[in-house]
Amino acid sequence: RFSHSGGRWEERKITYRVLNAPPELNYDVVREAIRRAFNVWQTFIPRDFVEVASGQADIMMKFGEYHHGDPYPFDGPSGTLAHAFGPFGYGDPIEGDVHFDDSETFSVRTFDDINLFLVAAHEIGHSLGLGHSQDSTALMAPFYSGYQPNFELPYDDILGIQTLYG
Ligand SMILES: O=C1CC=C(NS(=O)(=O)c2ccc(-c3ccccc3)cc2)CC1=O
Ligand SMILES: [Ca+2]
Ligand SMILES: [Zn+2]
Ligand SMILES: [Zn+2]
Repeated sequence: RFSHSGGRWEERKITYRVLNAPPELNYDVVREAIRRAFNVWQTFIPRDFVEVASGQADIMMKFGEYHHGDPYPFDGPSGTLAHAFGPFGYGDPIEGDVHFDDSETFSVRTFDDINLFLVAAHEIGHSLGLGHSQDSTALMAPFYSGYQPNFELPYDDILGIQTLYG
């Protein structure tokens, strides 16, 4: 019971760049979690996600708090964890970009903090053009459902991404 927000990436190769890391995580650990989040989607669509270390990428990913350079300031600890911009097609450079709220404590391992991999995978879904799903078990559900080990992309999300890019 997926939804689409409008637009999709037409190019086969989609570049992304991790601009920074939060204080609590090592930059390479962040890159690794984000790489895994892209792989979740890449398995099911004819697109290649390529990381670039400099210059302008299709999907720019950064950590910021409160006002961080767009008209959507973050809200401090809890509340919104992150947001992403869909591929609307206007050619606006912010399309596809993902911002994480630096006021949150992200983790890549423990179960208590916010799992960076899972939030990144959800936001990348938006960057690719998916909206929220009514299926509460879907990755694209509107609410963070906590980390589960050896994550598998739920069926509703596979259907959603394949109807958009299949
Ligand atoms: O569309 C929106 C606008 C509001 C959001 N709220 S959030 O940052 O607290 C958030 C909520 C749920 C998730 C999530 C949902 C399912 C699996 C993993 C993460 C991620 C971020 C995040 C979001 O993606
Ligand atoms: Ca917040
Ligand atoms: Zn932002
Ligand atoms: Zn969302």
